[in-house]
Amino acid sequence: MTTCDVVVIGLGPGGEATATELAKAGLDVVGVEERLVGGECPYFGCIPSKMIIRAADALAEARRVGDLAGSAEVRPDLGVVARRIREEATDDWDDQVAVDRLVDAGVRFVRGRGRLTGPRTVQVGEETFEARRGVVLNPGTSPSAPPIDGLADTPYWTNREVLRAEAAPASMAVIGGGPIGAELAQAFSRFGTRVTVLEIGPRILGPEEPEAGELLGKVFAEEGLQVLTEVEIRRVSFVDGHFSVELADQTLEVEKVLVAAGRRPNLADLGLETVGLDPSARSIEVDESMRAGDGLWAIGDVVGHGAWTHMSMYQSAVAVRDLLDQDGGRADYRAVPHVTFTDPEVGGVGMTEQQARDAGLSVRTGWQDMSANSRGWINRAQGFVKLVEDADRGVLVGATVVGPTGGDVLGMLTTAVHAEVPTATLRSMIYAYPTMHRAVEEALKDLAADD
Ligand SMILES: Cc1cc2nc3c(=O)[nH]c(=O)nc-3n(C[C@H](O)[C@H](O)[C@H](O)COP(=O)(O)OP(=O)(O)OC[C@H]3O[C@@H](n4cnc5c(N)ncnc54)[C@H](O)[C@@H]3O)c2cc1C
Ligand SMILES: NC(=O)c1ccc[n+]([C@@H]2O[C@H](COP(=O)([O-])OP(=O)(O)OC[C@H]3O[C@@H](n4cnc5c(N)ncnc54)[C@H](O)[C@@H]3O)[C@@H](O)[C@H]2O)c1
Repeated sequence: MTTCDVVVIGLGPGGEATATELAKAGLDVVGVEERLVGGECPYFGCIPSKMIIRAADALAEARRVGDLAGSAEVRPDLGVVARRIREEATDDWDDQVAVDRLVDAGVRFVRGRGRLTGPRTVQVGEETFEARRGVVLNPGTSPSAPPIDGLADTPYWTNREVLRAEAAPASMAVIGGGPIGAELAQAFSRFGTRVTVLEIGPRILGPEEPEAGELLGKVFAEEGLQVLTEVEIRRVSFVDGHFSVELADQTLEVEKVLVAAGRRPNLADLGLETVGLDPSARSIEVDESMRAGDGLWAIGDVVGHGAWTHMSMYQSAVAVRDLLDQDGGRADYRAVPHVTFTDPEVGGVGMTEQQARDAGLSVRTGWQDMSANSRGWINRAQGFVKLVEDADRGVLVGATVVGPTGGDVLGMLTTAVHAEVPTATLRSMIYAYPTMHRAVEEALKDLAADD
């Protein structure tokens, strides 16, 4: 038995930050990771996907030259960005740099699968660690495939394979129109892949404001992607190097199938039952200090407050403060921002209109079309700003920005929701001309039109 102050199981973005910060604060920390230090985001998620999107946006921008500035010839080659991902971003999916950074910060690093064997004890292979203060869980999620007949027997792609692709396939069916499916569908289409998005729900990006998914579906169609909603996929098979995807009314023949239909929390083999928790649950319940029990904290995707890197990092900071007995606030989820990096970007914060109504608030909404904003018109932008106000308190409780820089325009609205800035104050501000964020000023005027 080896003793220490804290064991961190799973070194995704939040776990890596937790181990580093606690070690820097002088605690004896053991960090356990079975795959790659840094988790999904740097190797199979945010970073490589956004690099492909950046490259795909460059192609789309070059194709706009004909409309705006003359002519340009574009010959897409995914190999260029694939090389950049391999060499510059992931070091060929090798985490030695991240391990060194962790060790330099004072963390004892252990490669292997960590498993709770009781309160404050963790087993990794033959070694058992006893943590005086406790254990932090950050195991994250893995891609999961829906139970579609035949699918499991095919060599389908998930995010882990598609982000290592060296060339764009000629055709691809994308199962799932959530953030992963939508972002990669558009990016690969811009690289020349004939893409069909198969979404079981009524529209893509279902949890966003309905207008966002509807507009994105229209933009995808204009760009030549096929988006099929409310689909029933009956069977998937793979014969002679090609996939057949059987729907109720047609069969698609494609070179690749990308499954982006949701994630499975990595909770099954974590020994949760040894500390009184349910290993078959979808998430680990935590309090506002990220405590899941006595001497046990959980952070990241598995706590079910949104699967985003910034949430994992935010929750890490909350847990670290608690572990170090520092003041500084508890987790507050009123103003959680998120951005889907399609073109146009879809940024949202706080509640949607429906969520605000369901919460019993007295709701007013404000709207502005991006095409009616000067910068939006100049750029031929599609998109909108939608504001959701708690009219009784005169503050925003939610906002959505769809537009070329939707994720960045969202910043000021995140501040407004988080700090509960009165909408009257927001209306009294000066908004630089001509910027996309001036659409916020117009949406605020629309909000007040009911006064
Ligand atoms: C394609 C894609 C694109 C994305 N894009 C974005 C984006 O643009 N912005 C954004 O905010 N988020 C994005 N995300 C989500 C983001 O990657 C995750 O929210 C983020 O990685 C945080 O996850 P996490 O901290 O819970 O753990 P993870 O990153 O999932 O890491 C958990 C780690 O724990 C390890 N582990 C699990 N069990 C054990 C065990 N028992 N013992 C030892 N180690 C274990 C795993 O090997 C893994 O390395 C994207 C995700 C995907 C898949
Ligand atoms: N830009 C970002 O911040 C970003 C990007 C990618 C992923 N992520 C995170 O990763 C998480 C996982 O992403 P995801 O897109 O895999 O999952 P998701 O759960 O968000 O979306 C899955 C989609 O697949 C659909 N679906 C499920 N079963 C289906 C079936 N049988 N046939 C057709 N469609 C089906 C769902 O209706 C849903 O629209 C996201 O929720 C998000 O938090 C974030």
